[in-house]
Amino acid sequence: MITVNNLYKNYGKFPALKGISFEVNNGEIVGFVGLNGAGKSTTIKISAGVILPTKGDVEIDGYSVTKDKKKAVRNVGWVPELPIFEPNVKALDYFVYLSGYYGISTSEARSIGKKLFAELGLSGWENTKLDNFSQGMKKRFALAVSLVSNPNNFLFDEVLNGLDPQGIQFFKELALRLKKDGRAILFSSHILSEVENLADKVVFIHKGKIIGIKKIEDLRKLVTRKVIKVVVNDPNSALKVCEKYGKPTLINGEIFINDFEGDIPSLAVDLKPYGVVEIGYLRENLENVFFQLISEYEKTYQ
Ligand SMILES: Nc1ncnc2c1ncn2[C@@H]1O[C@H](COP(=O)(O)OP(=O)(O)OP(=O)(O)O)[C@@H](O)[C@H]1O
Repeated sequence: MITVNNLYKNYGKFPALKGISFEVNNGEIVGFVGLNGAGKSTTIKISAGVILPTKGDVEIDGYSVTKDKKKAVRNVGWVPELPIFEPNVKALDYFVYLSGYYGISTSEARSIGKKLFAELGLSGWENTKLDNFSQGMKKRFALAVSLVSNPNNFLFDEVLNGLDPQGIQFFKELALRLKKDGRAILFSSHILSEVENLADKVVFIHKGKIIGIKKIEDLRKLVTRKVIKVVVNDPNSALKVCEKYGKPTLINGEIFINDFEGDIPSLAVDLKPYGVVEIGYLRENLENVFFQLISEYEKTYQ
């Protein structure tokens, strides 16, 4: 379990994190979503014990990353946003070297490494220098490294970036397998459709603050909510007709009917006198929810 507790991080005078808290429970996949510079990587690096917070803490299975770092990070697998490895070392040799940090013997590490390389589609690349790996292959290698100590907790920072569709599929299957095993998984991603598919919970971060934590069931309720968008030449007069079909609101000359009941062809007939331009379902997606949360935050804090 990963517990982020009132975390602050200043880079010089710049406050990158302003007191954030959330949890990743065992058996839970949590999507971490925010714009560029929101503070995702900073949170993940602190949780991996790579940088220190200014204030607050992260606990990994109850161990503090600041006070009990050795025990805390032993149980966490981390894939950095931009993995940096020794470029001139052969991939499997480097894997064995990194495994040494976890007290794994050379022979055991070679055998685990070969198995993980095969699972991650890197078979045949064991003796290639990491410098000659593509970005996606480096991500696959980083994933293999994160799995070496078989940890209970995972921090995946933009792991889908640079992966091809096969790599993305592998990652999804891996994350679901780890979840089934009761591990805690935090993954940041800009690919919101993948977050929607994979996460049990989504934590939204903006300008170093958490602006929303939503369970995927609640997000799904939002995304499947029946909203009809109506564009007509005379929207003010058309509003009355729309009231028969649900709860209409007029926004920028367009009518949005919430809780729509009835059928679109009948609505189209009723609206004919007002000059119909467009009628259709509006599918809310995670992106809309995200931008809604950001606009609420900006209205409150500007
Ligand atoms: N080492 C550093 N020194 C100074 N400022 C930093 C440093 N690392 C990050 N920042 C700043 O802190 C803020 C948060 O950065 P962070 O990398 O955590 O964001 P992010 O949400 O991961 O963004 P992205 O999606 O672009 O990777 C940004 O404004 C960034 O410029």
